Amino acid sequence: MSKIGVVGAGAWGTALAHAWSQAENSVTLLARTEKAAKVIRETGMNEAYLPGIALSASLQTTANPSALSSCDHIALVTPAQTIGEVFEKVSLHIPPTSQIILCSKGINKQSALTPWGILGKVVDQTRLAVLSGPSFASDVARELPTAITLAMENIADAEKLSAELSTPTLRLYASDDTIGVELGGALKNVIALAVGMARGLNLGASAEAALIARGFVEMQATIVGQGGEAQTVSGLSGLGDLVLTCSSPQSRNFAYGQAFVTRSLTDNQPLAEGVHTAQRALHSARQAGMEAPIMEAVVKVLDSVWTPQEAMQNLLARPLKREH
Ligand SMILES: NC(=O)C1=CN([C@@H]2O[C@H](COP(=O)(O)OP(=O)(O)OC[C@H]3O[C@@H](n4cnc5c(N)ncnc54)[C@H](OP(=O)(O)O)[C@@H]3O)[C@@H](O)[C@H]2O)C=CC1
Ligand SMILES: O=C(CO)COP(=O)(O)O
Repeated sequence: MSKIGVVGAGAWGTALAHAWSQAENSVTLLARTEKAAKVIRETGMNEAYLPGIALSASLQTTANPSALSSCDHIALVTPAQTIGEVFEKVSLHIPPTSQIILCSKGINKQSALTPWGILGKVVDQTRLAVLSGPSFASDVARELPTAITLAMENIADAEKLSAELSTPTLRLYASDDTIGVELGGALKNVIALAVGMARGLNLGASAEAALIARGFVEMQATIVGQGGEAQTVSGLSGLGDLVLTCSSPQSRNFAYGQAFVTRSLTDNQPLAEGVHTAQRALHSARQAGMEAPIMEAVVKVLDSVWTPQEAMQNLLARPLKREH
């Protein structure tokens, strides 16, 4: 039995906390406010983020970060743009020997750093792990079969932690490609925005498949250029998550792309990490020597430089070239 602290009581944090708690670990879920923690404690549900799912009876929910002080592992599960400030708030309570599991998928707008880049400046990197792969929170919370990747610098550490955090339905594969795993999760969101826009424009399933395949090429060149491994991009955290996120309006990034085109974005639009990451993703692609026309189209549409229609026309008008 492990003692696990989960920071962030949104959809993904709650789903992971529930799954780990059901697997007989001692789990503390840290909400941002006591009001949110109290609702979860009193109803046994997180209706705001995981409606209709009865949470594990042994899950402890609080807003007091001192509850983290006895945990062996701390999962940080808030949006990528918040990781620095969130860690600062809780760091005093994190035991110096605990492992820190980064679960966010994005790149910081200001610093251009991933969560690993941010935490790696203040924590010994051998304590850090990245958890990423195809996993909708509601699937994990309903204990449907899921397989994702856990990466650490040292593969033996990754194998040990993967075994500890796997459950009968949540299967963790170990990796030592921390860059590849983390960037896969960040970049697939940008491609999912493009595919969602194609859906909004009713371009058809063939166009969506083309965007997924060419988006994969952009992801692979970018990730390899940044020091990740091509094999990782073909795995769960790259191709696996790309396929999941690009094939279902259940994905918030896909849904955002679609709603952008149909002008149905709302004030309460759920988190779409790709919107905040697109510019930095494009920059990383360019650094890696990749033209990345799909990422460029997403950035230009989000910045209102092109309409979604113009973006798709411009993609089609690009000079013909060899596939590889
Ligand atoms: N949902 C999913 O299926 C998956 C999500 N992820 C990744 O996990 C990360 C979190 O996503 P998810 O849980 O879905 O997001 P949600 O929008 O569902 O929840 C975000 C949570 O973070 C909290 N939060 C937001 N800003 C801050 C802040 N500045 N300080 C403290 N807490 C804050 C929110 O608190 P409050 O309610 O008070 O605003 C909320 O509890 C993202 O990077 C996402 O890509 C990864 C895999 C699957
Ligand atoms: O990362 C996810 C699934 O693996 C969740 O995707 P969205 O954030 O687009 O909903």
